[in-house]
Amino acid sequence: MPVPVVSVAQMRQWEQASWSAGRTEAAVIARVGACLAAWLRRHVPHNDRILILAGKGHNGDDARAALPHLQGRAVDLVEVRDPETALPDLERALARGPDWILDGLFGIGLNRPLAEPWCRLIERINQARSRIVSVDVPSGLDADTGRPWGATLRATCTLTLAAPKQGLLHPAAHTFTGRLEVIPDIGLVPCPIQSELCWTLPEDFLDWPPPRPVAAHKGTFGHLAIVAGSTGYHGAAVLAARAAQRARPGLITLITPASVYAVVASQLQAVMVHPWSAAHPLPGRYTALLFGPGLAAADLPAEIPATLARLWQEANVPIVVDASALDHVPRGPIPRDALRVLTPHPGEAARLLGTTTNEVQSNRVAAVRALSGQFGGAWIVLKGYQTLIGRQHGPIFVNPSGNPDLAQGGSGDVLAGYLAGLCAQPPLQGDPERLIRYAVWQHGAAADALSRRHPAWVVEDLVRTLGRVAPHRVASTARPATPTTPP
Ligand SMILES: NC(=O)C1=CN([C@@H]2O[C@H](COP(=O)(O)OP(=O)(O)OC[C@H]3O[C@@H](n4cnc5c(N)ncnc54)[C@H](O)[C@@H]3O)[C@@H](O)[C@H]2O)[C@H](O)CC1
Ligand SMILES: [K+]
Repeated sequence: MPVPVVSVAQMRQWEQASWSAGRTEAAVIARVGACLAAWLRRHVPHNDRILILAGKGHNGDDARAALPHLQGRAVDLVEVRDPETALPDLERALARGPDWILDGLFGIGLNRPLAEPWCRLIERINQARSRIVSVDVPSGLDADTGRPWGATLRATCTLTLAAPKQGLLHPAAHTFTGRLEVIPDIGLVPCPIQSELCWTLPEDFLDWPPPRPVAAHKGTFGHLAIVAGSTGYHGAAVLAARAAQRARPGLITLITPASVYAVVASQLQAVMVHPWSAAHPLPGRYTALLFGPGLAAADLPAEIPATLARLWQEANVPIVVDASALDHVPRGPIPRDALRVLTPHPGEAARLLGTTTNEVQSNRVAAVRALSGQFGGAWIVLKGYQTLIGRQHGPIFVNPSGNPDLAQGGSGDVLAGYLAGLCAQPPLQGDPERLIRYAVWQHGAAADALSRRHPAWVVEDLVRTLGRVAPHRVASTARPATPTTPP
C-alpha cells in the first residue's frame, strides 16, 4: 500500500494512536534500529567505517538502536546531548575518517531555531567528507516546511520513518535530504491518516503485474499502435517501440511518417512498421494507442494531429500522449470509462498551462490538478525528480525511484513506450492507477539498477533493463532489487 505524506502533527497523531493501541515506543525504536542497520549492512561496504551520532531525543534512540545489529563492522558512537561538550568526542571520531555518518541528532522534535553552537557543530559535520545517512529527517531541517532551522546536515540519503514528512518533498529540502527513502513498517498501527499525496513503495508491486495465465497466447495481451517519429526524430519512435516491447503486449504496430519509414523499419524486427496513411484504421483492432515520441518535424503530415484529436475524444481504448503530440490534445471532456494519460515534463506542462517551468515546479501538485482539469480528468504523469501521478481529483502519487542519470534525451520516449505497452494489455487494464504507477516506478528502478552498477549508461541500456527489476520490501533483510543479466 502506498503511504500518505504527513505533517509532523499527523505523525504525532499516528504515534499516539499506536501507543493507545498498546504498541510501545521501546519496541518501535528497536525495530527502527534493526531496519537502519539492515540498510547500512546492505549499502555500506564491509570495511567502511561508520560513525553514529545520537542526539538527546528519540531520533538519537533510533540511531543508537542500530548499533547492536552492526557487529563485525567498524562503528563509533558519539552521544551529542550538548553541542559544546560533545565537540571533543566528535573531533576524535571524525579524525578516524568515517566513510559514513548515521545522523540521529534531531528528527521531527526539532521545533525552534538552532543556537549558534548547534549550527557550528552541524557545519563541522558537513565539512567532514563522509556520506551522511539521516534518520527520519536531516538534522536541522523543519520537517513541515522543508527549510533549515539555522543549519542542516546535507545527507546523501534520508531514511524517513513510517511515512515521508511533507517538508522533505519541498524543493527547498532536496539539497539536504539527498535520496529520500521510506522505511514503512516500523511497528505502528495501520495509518489512520488520509492525505492528498501518497508515496509509492516498491512493495506495492510485489504481486503486480499478475502472473500470465498458462494457456495465454498473444491475443490475450493486446495490440499496441504507436504513432511516432519524423524527420530528425526517428530515434524516438524506435526507442518507444523497443520500450513497448519490454512491457510485452501481444503485438506492436508502429506507424511512422513515410519520410522516416525505411530508417525506422530497418531497426525493428518483432514490431510491425507501416508508413503513416490517413486510411490506416485507428483505433481499428488496437487495444491501446500511443501518440507522441518524435512527432516534432515541421513536415509532419497534417492528418496526424487531426487524427489524435478525434481519437482522444471518441476512441474507447487507452490513449497515451507524450512529447510534441501533447500540443494537439483537445481540451474538454473525454469518454467516460476510457483511459487517457498525458506524460509531460515540467516544460511541456508549463506550455500547456500557459505558465513558466518555475511556476510548475514551485507547485507540482497544483500543476497536475490543473492539467487534468483542462483535459477532462485525464491521468497526468508529471515527470522530473519524484514524478507525480494523479488526476483532477483523488490521490496524487509520488514516485520514489529514478536518479539524475535519467536526465538524457530519449528517456521520456522510453517511459511513454513502456507505459503504452502495459496499457495495451487487457489483463492489466482493470487497474489503471497501479499500471501507471508501476510503469513509472519500473522506469526509475531500472535507472537506479543501472546506476548502481555503472553511472555511464545510455538510454539503450535503459531499454534493455526495463521490466527486469523485481520489487522488494524496503529495509527487509532481502537483497536489493537488481536486474537479471540481459540475454
Ligand atoms: N514518529 C514516530 O512514530 C516515531 C518517531 N521516532 C523517532 O523519534 C523522533 C522524534 O523524537 P523526539 O524525541 O520527539 O525529537 P527529536 O529526537 O527530534 O529531538 C528533539 C529534542 O531536541 C530538543 N530540541 C528541539 N528543538 C531544539 C533546538 N532548536 N535546539 C536544541 N534542542 C532542541 C527537543 O526539546 C528534544 O529534546 C523522530 O524523528 C523519529 O526519529 C521513534 O522511532 C518512535 C516512533
Ligand atoms: K536526523
